Amino acid sequence: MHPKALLEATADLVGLVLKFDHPADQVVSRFFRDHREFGPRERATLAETVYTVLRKKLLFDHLSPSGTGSKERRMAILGFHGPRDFLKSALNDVEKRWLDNCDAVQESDLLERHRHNLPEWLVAPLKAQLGDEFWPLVASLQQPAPLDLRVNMLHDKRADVQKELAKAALKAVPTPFSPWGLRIEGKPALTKLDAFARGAIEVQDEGSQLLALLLDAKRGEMVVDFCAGAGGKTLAIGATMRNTGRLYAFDTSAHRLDALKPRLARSKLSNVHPAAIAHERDERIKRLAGKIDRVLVDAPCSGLGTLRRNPDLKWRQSAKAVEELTAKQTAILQSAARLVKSGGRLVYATCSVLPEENEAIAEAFSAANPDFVLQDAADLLDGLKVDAAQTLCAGGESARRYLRLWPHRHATDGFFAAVWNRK
Ligand SMILES: C[S@@+](CC[C@H](N)C(=O)[O-])C[C@H]1O[C@@H](n2cnc3c(N)ncnc32)[C@H](O)[C@@H]1O
Repeated sequence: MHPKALLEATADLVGLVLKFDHPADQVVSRFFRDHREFGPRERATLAETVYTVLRKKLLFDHLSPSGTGSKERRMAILGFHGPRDFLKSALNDVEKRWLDNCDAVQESDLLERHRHNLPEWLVAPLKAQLGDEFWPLVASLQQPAPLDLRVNMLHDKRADVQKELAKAALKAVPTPFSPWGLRIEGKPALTKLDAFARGAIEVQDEGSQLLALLLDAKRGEMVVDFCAGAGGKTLAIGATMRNTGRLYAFDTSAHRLDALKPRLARSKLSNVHPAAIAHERDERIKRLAGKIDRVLVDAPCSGLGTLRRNPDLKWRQSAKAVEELTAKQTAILQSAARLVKSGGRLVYATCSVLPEENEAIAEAFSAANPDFVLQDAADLLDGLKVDAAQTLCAGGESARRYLRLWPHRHATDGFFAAVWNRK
């Protein structure tokens, strides 16, 4: 495709995404569905440019007013993913000079907000938690996330799948913490692989795998994945149960549970029972009260731990929206806890990095429910033979209390988990 046409299309897509009406990944997928003319390389340019614009929006907002042409074109030029020569062949002389001036701007000349590219309401809680590590986090959020796979240990071994992928010219290395994970270089198409078709692999961030591992569901147990969504964790839990017992996958979104069905079919799990619930106090939940061995609450959250994958979230979320979510998280955790039988386990998890969605919810729950005893997540992970478990955890007197994953420390998304046993 001619560079000029590609840049114009990229500017159109940037304009659509920056309306923030819908999640960026949905806008990009829809654009590709509506424009079948783009090949894989052009699609990569379009998508990566959009994501760079979202990652560096404050910097580009600062640089773009000195340029010419529409705002979305200027943003697309600044974030353009591809060789400079190719880009320049799409620009007029004024634009070329402007781009050279922008390229010459030194990092040290920029205000802090143009370097971190985060909304102020998010900067304060991150700095309070991380201190000097705030800037390494910022650097990690400017990079795309690695592609992690979870091997379905029900029928396959990680080392065998690793060899199988190598035969398909895919370099995969075992993830450092999850016993089920493989990390892949690049973003290859996986759906054509036999390993994918027969359910031996699923795309899942290593951190997400660790949440399912923490539940430690066993053969023959009754287990509930309370906010199962499209079932990423459900599938991992079903495999740890060796396809025995009963695993309920609840969610208020029937649409999301529908996305679980083909994945379930590939996985060959028959112990999973998806069910849409009206709300967290649904009749179905009442009937199961006190009967369940293990309950995972992977709560709806701000998703701010996934900014490497979803950089639009920092512009689509707000302090007010987070506050509303915390009320929901508290209510869901309290209702889900009723399911846990005496001696059973409860895990509360989010993919947020904000203490108000994490430690604050867990501590309020502990205070209100003395029959639930907090466990040190690091001890549980040690018991599950996870390497360097202590480095994955924080909080409590021992600093081992909660699972607390960060992109810059662990190369995973930002995740939190608290674990209780019911007396
Ligand atoms: C973080 S997502 C779950 C992701 C999923 N566990 C996975 O691993 O792919 C949170 C889910 O909670 C669901 N949800 C929201 N409110 C709920 C409620 N009151 N009860 C149960 N699920 C709820 C949402 O529909 C969403 O699918």
